Amino acid sequence: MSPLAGPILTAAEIRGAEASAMAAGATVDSLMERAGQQIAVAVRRLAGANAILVVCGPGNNGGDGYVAARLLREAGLKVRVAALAEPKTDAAKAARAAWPGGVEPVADAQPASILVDALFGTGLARPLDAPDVPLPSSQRKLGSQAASAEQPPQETPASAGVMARNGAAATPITAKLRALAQAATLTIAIDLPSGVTTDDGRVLSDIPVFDITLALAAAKPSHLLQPAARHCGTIRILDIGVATTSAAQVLTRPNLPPPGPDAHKYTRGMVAIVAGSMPGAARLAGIAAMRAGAGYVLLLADDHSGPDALVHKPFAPQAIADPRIGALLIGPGLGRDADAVAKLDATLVTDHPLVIDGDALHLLKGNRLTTLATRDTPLILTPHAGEFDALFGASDASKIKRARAAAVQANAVIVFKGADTVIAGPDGAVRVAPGASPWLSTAGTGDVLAGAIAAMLASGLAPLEAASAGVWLHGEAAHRAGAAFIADDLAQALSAARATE
Ligand SMILES: NC(=O)C1=CN([C@@H]2O[C@H](COP(=O)(O)OP(=O)(O)OC[C@H]3O[C@@H](n4cnc5c(N)ncnc54)[C@H](OP(=O)(O)O)[C@@H]3O)[C@@H](O)[C@H]2O)[C@@H](O)CC1
Ligand SMILES: Nc1ncnc2c1ncn2[C@@H]1O[C@H](COP(=O)(O)OP(=O)(O)O)[C@@H](O)[C@H]1O
Ligand SMILES: [K+]
Repeated sequence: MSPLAGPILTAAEIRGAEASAMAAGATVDSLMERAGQQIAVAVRRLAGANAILVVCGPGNNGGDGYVAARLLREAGLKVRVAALAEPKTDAAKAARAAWPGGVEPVADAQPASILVDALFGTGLARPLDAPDVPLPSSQRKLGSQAASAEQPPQETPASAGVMARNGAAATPITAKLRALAQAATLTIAIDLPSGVTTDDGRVLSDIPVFDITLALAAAKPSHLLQPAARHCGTIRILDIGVATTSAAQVLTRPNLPPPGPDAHKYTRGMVAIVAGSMPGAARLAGIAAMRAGAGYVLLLADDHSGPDALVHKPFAPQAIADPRIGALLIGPGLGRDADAVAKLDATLVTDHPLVIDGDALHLLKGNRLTTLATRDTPLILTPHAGEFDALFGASDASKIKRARAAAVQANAVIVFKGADTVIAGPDGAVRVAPGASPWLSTAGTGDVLAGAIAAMLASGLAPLEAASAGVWLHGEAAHRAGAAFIADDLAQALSAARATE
C-alpha cells in the first residue's frame, strides 16, 4: 500500500497494462487473486476486528470484492457479501464460486461498520441507477458464515430488492450505497468509488464521499480530477503485479537543492515582472518569486512599494532587454488597456523565458497566440478555467486532454489551475497536483503561483519542471499557511516550503 504517486493511467491504458501482464503469463484470475489479496491486507489493517460488508458488482471489480471477502474471512474477520447482480465475467464468476458464505441482495443488505465498495471500477459505463441489473438468482446461503457477521441479514422477499426482476419499484442503488456508507464507521472504495468515471473526473451518480480508495496498480485520472477526486478520500495504491507507465504522473515534491557555496544572486536566477494597472498583483508575484528562491527580482513598476529587497524600475524596452533576466513574468494586475497591450507586445519580442498569466492571457487571443507558438524559448501559460476557456475554447473533455491540446496549440507548458491543477507540456507530459488546499480560493493566490513558477524558470529548470516545482511549492505553502490565509501570507509561507528538503 503506497501513497498517491506515480503514473496516472486511463481505463484504456490500464487495460493495456493488464494485457501486457497477461502476455507475460498472468491470467485475469491470477491478477484478481493478487488484487483481492492486496485489498484484504489493506482492509484488515484498516478494519481491526470490526465487521465488514463487501458490496459486489457484476464485473471484475465485484470479482476483487469476492476474493477479498474470502481472504478476510479466512483471516478470521466477520465478513458479509452483498451483490447487485450475478457476476458476468468468468473471473468474477470463479471468485464468487470460491466465496464460501452467503450473498445478500444489495437492496436488503444491513450495514456493517466497515463498508467495502466493489460495485464498479474502471468498467462503469453509465450512472448507477440507469441500468436494469437483475438480482442475484441464488439469493443467499443463510446459516453460513454470514449469520455470524455483525447484524446478520434477515430473509427478505425477492420483490423488495434493488432492480427487482418483477419490475417492482426499485430502491435506487445510490440511495442504498449512501445509507450503507452513512451507517458505517469506515468506507473503503475498491479501485474507484462506484459512480465516478475513470478518465475525466465526472461523478455520474449521487454517491457518498469515501474515507479511503484503494487504487489498483496505479492512479487513474478520476483519483485526481474534480469533482470525482473529492469522493475518493485518502487514496492508496496497491501493487497488484501489473507494470504501469504513463506520460501523466501525480505531481510530487521536486528536488530543489539549496544554493551551492559559490552561488550568487544571478546564478540563483533573476526574475523580471511587468506591472500594470493593479501593481499589487505584480508585487505579490515579486514577493513570491523572492520567497521561492529567486536571487534577484525586478519589478517593472512606477511605484516603489513592497519589501526593500524588491528592486523597482519603470517599465521600458531597455529594462526588459537585460540579458541577465532568467524569466520574465507578465500578466498579474496588467490590465487590458492600450498600455497593457504595448507592454505585452514589447515583452513577446524578447527572447527571455516567459511566464504569462492573468490579463495577459486574455490579450493573447488570436494572432498573438499563433505567433507565440512559433517562439523557441521556454514559455509557460498559467490560465484558470475562465482564462483557459477564453483562450482555447470551452469543452466538456477531460481537463488532462484539454491541457495537453492547449500545450500543443501554444507550444508551451500549460498550468491549467483550479482545485485539480493540471500541468501539460507540448510533448504530452502531464503532472496533476493532488490535494490542493481549498483555502487557495482567495484573490491573489494565482499571482503568488505565477511568481513562484517564474522563480523556478529563472533558476534554470526546464519549463515543465519549473511549472511543476512552482505548483508544488504553492501547494505546500498553502498547507503551511493553514486556514483563511490571504495571498500575502501564502507568499510569505513559500520560504518555509522552499526550505523543505
Ligand atoms: N487493472 C487491473 O490490472 C486489474 C483490474 N481488476 C478489476 O477489474 C475492474 C474492472 O473490471 P470490469 O472491466 O469488469 O469493470 P467493472 O468496473 O467491474 O464493471 C463492469 C460491469 O459492470 C456493468 N456496468 C457498468 N456500469 C454499470 C452501471 N452503472 N450499473 C450497472 N452495471 C454497470 C457492466 O455491464 P455492461 O456495461 O457490460 O452491460 C459490466 O458488467 C477494475 O476496476 C479492478 O477492480 C482486477 O480484477 C484484476 C486486475
Ligand atoms: N478550490 C480550490 N482548491 C484548491 N486550489 C484552488 C481552489 N481554487 C483556486 N485554487 C488555486 O488558487 C489559485 C488561484 O489563482 P487565480 O484564479 O489566478 O487567482 P488570482 O487571479 O486571484 O490570483 C490557483 O493556483 C488555483 O489552482
Ligand atoms: K468500486
